[in-house]
Amino acid sequence: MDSPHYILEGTGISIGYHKGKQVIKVGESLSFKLPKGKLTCLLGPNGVGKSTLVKTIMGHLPSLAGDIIFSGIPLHEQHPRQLAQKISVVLTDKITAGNLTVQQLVALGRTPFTNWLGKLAAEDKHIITEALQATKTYYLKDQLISEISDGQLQKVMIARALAQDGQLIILDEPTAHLDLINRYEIMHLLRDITNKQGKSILVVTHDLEIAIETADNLWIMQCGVPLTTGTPEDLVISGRINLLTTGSRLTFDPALGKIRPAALQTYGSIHGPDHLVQWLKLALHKSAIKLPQNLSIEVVDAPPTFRITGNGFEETLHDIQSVISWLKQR
Ligand SMILES: Nc1ncnc2c1ncn2[C@@H]1O[C@H](COP(=O)(O)OP(=O)(O)OP(=O)(O)O)[C@@H](O)[C@H]1O
Repeated sequence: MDSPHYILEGTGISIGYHKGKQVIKVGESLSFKLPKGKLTCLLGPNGVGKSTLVKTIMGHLPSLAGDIIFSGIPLHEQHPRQLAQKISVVLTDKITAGNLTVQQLVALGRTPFTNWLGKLAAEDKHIITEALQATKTYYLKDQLISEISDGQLQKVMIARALAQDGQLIILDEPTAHLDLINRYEIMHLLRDITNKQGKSILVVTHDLEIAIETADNLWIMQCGVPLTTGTPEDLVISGRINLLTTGSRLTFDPALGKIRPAALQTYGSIHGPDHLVQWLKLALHKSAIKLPQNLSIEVVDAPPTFRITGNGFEETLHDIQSVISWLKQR
């Protein structure tokens, strides 16, 4: 039966590949529910199986065990053409359609709906224009794909997915080759699409900080254990977000909303406004300076002032560079 809350559900799913008679299992006992009309980000270390899970969810790979239910019906019972109408996919593979214009590429999103001649009806043309407008790529419509930037291409690929008008849009690392500003833009665009058009979106990404800022839900995938899921805020508050930094020298700082070196926690004798203290700790850590136990630093703001005190001495400095130099010379 179709769930009112979830577009996709899986219980006890095993994923992997068949290579001749050999079965290569990548993950097992995976259970998940993808909420309708929400933006969900799938995160996890390299090679853990995110793309494999996504290919399985798209119906491109059969699951090794367990049924994935899409819109109330097991995936394997749905015809590929039916699935192509309901699930839009944006992959990062370089496309070989450089001689198409932006508008022609977006029009390919309508392929599952057009007749065998591929003729676009007025309704199709309207949907294509809307998709170009929603992704702010309408001004590029007559430009060749080979003549636009990677960031623009990614937006055009999202426009194509929108033109396909599926209920679910899946993107595998859509921001992988983009600069910071474009990575933010793409994720905020996806946020907008869920808000304004009610689409359900699943994005594979390594951008934890942007995912926390934009997603409704996170799925955290780790080797050999079930998926950890929840809102970014609950995962941060409960500390479960640190599952992503297990085994590394990093930790997630909930106050800053950022990944930081775990070693910063050893600078317990620095006090003052959080933002200044954090930057000072980071600078000390990078210069490999450990604070002697008899020394403490009091930081005050406006203007930044660093008061270093120890056994009977006091030094007042006004920038982090001076603090570093002073500590190095001691
Ligand atoms: N076609 C394939 N046949 C056999 N094994 C594969 C195939 N594709 C991927 N794998 C293996 O499956 C495992 C998971 O790969 P996958 O690409 O799903 O990881 P990922 O989490 O998406 O990684 P990344 O973050 O690096 O993109 C890896 O060990 C990989 O070598």
